[in-house]
Amino acid sequence: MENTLPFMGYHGSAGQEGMSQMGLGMAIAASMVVMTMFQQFLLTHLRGYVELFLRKLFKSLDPNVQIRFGDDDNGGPKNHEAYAAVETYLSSKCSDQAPRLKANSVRDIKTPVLCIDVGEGVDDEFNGVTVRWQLGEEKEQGESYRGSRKNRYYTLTFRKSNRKMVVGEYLRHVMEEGKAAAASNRQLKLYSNSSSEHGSNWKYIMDFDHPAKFETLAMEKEKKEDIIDDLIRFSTGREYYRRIGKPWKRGYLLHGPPGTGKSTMIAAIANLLSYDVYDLELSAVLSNATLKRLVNKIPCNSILVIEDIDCSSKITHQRERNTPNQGEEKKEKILETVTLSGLLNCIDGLFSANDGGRLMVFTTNHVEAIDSALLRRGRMDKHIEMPFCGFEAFKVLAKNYLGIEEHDLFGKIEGLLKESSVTPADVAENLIARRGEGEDSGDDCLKKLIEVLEKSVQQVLDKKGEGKREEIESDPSL
Ligand SMILES: Nc1ncnc2c1ncn2[C@@H]1O[C@H](COP(=O)(O)OP(=O)(O)OP(=O)(O)O)[C@@H](O)[C@H]1O
Repeated sequence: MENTLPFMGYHGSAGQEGMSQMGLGMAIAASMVVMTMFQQFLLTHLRGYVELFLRKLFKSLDPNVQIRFGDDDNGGPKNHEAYAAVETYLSSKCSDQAPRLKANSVRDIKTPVLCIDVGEGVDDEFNGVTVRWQLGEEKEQGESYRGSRKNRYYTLTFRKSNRKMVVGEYLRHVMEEGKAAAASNRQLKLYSNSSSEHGSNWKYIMDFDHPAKFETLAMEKEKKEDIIDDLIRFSTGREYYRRIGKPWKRGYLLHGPPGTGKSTMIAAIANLLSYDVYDLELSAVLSNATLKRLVNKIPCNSILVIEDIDCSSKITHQRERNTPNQGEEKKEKILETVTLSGLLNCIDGLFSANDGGRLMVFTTNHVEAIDSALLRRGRMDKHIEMPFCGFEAFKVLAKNYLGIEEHDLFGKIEGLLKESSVTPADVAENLIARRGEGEDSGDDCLKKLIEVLEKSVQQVLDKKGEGKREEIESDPSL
C-alpha cells in the first residue's frame, strides 16, 4: 500500500499536476482567443471610429458644396434651359442607376426624356471626380388662381476641393452634352419664305422627316467621309470660330446634273447636324432689303437652302408705290431687283453669334453659268460636285435597294458605268424590284440596269460621233 501509495501518490500527484497544467494551458489558450477576439473587436470598432472621425475631419476640411438648377420661372428662360440640359444629360445616366424612372414628353423632342423620380439621385463621374445629382420638389410660395404649383429642381453635390473643376469644366460638359443630346433628339422643321403685302417672312411648312442619311447616300466613300468630317468640324467649331474671330457660318455649293442627289444630300446634312431647314424661294422675295431681313432672321443651328441659283441670279419685281403729287396720291410703278450678288452681300454681312452655326447650301445644275466672284471661298467655302453614277455610288445603291454587296454582274456594270452618263436617280429607279406576281429578283434588277447602261453608252458614243462629224464639217482645212 505504502509502495502503492507513494506510487499511487506519485502517480496521484503527477496526475494532479498534469491536470492543473492542462487547465492552465486551456485557460491561457482561451484567454488568448478571447484577447484576439477582443483585439479584433476593438480593432474593427476602433477602425470604424477612426474612419468616421477622419471622414468627419476631412469633411470639415473639405465640405460638400451644392448647386441648384431650378425649373422655376424666377430665373427666366435661361433657368429653364439649364434645367432642361441637366435633365437631358442625366437621362442617359439614370437609366442604369435609378430604381424608379419617369418618362417625360417634351415639346419638339421625338422620344420621351427619362428622368429620376423626386427624392432619387444618381452619381456621375467626370475626370476621376464623383458628383451626385438629386431631384427635389417644392411648393411655390403663395397660391395663384390656378392653385399651388410645384417647382422641381436638381441639386448637384460635390466636394469643395473639386469646386473649380466642377463649376468650370464639368458644368460646361453637362450643358454641352445635354444640349447636344436634346438637339439630336429634336424634331426637325422645314420653313420657307412667304410673301404678303406686309412683306416676306419665314413660314413653318412641316416637320422635316426626310429619311436620307450619309450611309445611304450614293457617293465615293472618301468624298463622303471628307464632307462628314467638314460638317462635324463646322458644327463643333465654336472655339475655333471664336479664336479666329470669324462668324460661325459656312457655305456649300452642290453642283451637278439633275438627279445626282443634291436635295438628298441637303436632307442628309440636316439629319446629321440636327439643323432645321430654311428653304429660300428667291422669286418670292421682293427686294434686296427684304432678302437681308429674311437672311438675318435665320436662327443658329439651321441650314439656309437656295436651290438652282443659276436660275435666280436676277429677279425683277414690279410693284406700285403711292406718291404724293400736288395734293393727290398717285400710284407710281417701281421696279425692284433681287440679285444673287445682293443675296451674297447679305450673306457676307450675316453676323453669326457664338450660340451656334449657320450653314448655307446653294445648288445649281450649271456651275459654269455662275460668276466666279460669287463662288469665291468665304461665300461658298466648299464646292461639291455631284457627278453621274460611278461604281462606288452604284454599290451603295445596290446595297440599299437590293441588299446585294457582291454579284457576278458587278464587273460588267462597273465597265458600263465608266462609259455611260446615268445619274444615281436613274440607277435607283432600275433597282426598285417589282413586287407581287412576277416579282423581280436581284438578278432581274441588275440585268434591267445593264440594258439601261448599254443604251446610255450607245448614246454617249453617238454624241461623240456627232461632235466629231460637226468638227470635221466646220473645219475649212478639211
Ligand atoms: N447620290 C444619291 N444617293 C442616293 N439616292 C440618290 C442620289 N441621287 C439621287 N438619288 C435618288 O434620286 C432621287 C432624286 O434625287 P435628288 O432630288 O436628290 O437629285 P437632285 O440632284 O437634287 O435633282 P434636281 O437637280 O433635279 O433637284 C432621290 O429621291 C433619291 O432617291
